[in-house]
Amino acid sequence: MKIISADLNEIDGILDQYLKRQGEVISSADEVVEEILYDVQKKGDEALKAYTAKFDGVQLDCIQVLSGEIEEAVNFVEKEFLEILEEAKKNILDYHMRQKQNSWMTHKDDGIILGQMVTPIERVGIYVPGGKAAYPSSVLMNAIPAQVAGVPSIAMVTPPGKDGKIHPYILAAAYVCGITEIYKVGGAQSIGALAFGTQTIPPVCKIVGPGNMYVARAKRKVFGMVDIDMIAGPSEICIVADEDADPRFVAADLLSQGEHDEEASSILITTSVALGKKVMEEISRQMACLDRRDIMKKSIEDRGLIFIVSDMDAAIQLANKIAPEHLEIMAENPFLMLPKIKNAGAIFLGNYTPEPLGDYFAGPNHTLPTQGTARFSSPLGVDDFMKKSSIIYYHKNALEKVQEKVIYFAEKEGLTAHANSIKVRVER
Ligand SMILES: NC(=O)c1ccc[n+]([C@@H]2O[C@H](COP(=O)([O-])OP(=O)(O)OC[C@H]3O[C@@H](n4cnc5c(N)ncnc54)[C@H](O)[C@@H]3O)[C@@H](O)[C@H]2O)c1
Ligand SMILES: N[C@H](CO)Cc1c[nH]c[nH+]1
Ligand SMILES: [Zn+2]
Repeated sequence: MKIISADLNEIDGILDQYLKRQGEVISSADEVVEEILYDVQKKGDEALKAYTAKFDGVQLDCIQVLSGEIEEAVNFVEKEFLEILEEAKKNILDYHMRQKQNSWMTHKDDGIILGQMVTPIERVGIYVPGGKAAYPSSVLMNAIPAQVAGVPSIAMVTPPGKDGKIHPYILAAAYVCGITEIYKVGGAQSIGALAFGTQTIPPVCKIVGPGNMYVARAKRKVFGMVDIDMIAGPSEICIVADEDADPRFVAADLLSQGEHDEEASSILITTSVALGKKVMEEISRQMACLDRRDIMKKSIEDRGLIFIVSDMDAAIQLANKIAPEHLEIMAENPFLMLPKIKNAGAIFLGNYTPEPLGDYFAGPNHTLPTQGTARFSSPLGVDDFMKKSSIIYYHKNALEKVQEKVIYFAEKEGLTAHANSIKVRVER
């Protein structure tokens, strides 16, 4: 982890260098992913089984999860966990219900009705990561907004373990959400299967959900044939903290995202050199007691940064340049800073709102834009599962009133057939 005294005029160079490194890692997966997608499109299930054997170390007979397997998982998991899943589901449902947009129609003038019809996407695929860790929380975060939108057909994919089974906590989360169409396949091969369809897996219209660089690259490549939500890559956290922030809290939260992936990034922006130093000590102390030390160590070493800035305004300006997936504000009055924040996937305010609260329980979605894409994209939400159609109705009298202007407009574009479609209706 490096401490950098940041002059905002010189910071672009440092950030560019830092972001370029992420870009290089991602593009190295391209060739592999292209080959996988090509094979899946050509060979279907046979390719899925071959890649699952290669990458997940298991030879599958049946790709689809059977209902008995879901039952077995639900009986296996602790009753308390099922209850917590239910409570988290309720919070996520409450939050996402507020996002739902309705169809509308309006009588504009005499004989004119305009509107917008909102329709759920017919079939979506949900990717649930399962390589280095199992993510039952990602089942809730992907499935619930789709269900609020009213998507009638949802297929879930996730890589199997070496025993050929899906992690029971993932199946339990699927059970709590009522997801029953589940396939034991992950990585780029699962994205190919959802996009092209195979003998077992019917194709979908849209693929959502986070995953590693192979998943992210594959989603980018099938985009256009199907829609995708976003490229949600390795996790990121950026903490803006003043000199009064508790270094234990700051270190703990930086580590919380560092444990996801070697490629995860953890950044502190502070006005206090003393805090920066204490956070570094705390990171070493806390990491020694945590499980996924190897992953955290690498991500913190390679992508851990502490920026020292002149004041809190400069801190926010820098955070806006980074456009992090998660932004925590540990400062005296975080709400006063909120209007200055322009780019962040999710914003956590105050000392008692740690990022993991949002990962599991608070209600907002944890699938968020990464790698600076919060400059132009939003968290996964109900809108991602809906599309809109415009509605237009003109009575004959209303058409007659505007016919000359529309005919004139069409003729200016040189499109006489367009003009004609109006003329034939108003000519007597
Ligand atoms: N942004 C979010 O909302 C969010 C949420 C949860 C997890 N995440 C991120 O998702 C990612 C999960 O990654 P993961 O690896 O644990 O699980 P994953 O399920 O995304 O990927 C595992 C799969 O990757 C494929 N794979 C592994 N090595 C490969 C190789 N050398 N070549 C080709 N394919 C290969 C295999 O098919 C394997 O099944 C992490 O980066 C984590 O930070 C993000
Ligand atoms: N922090 C991740 C998104 O970057 C989501 C997650 C799931 N489980 C734990 N965390
Ligand atoms: Zn997390």
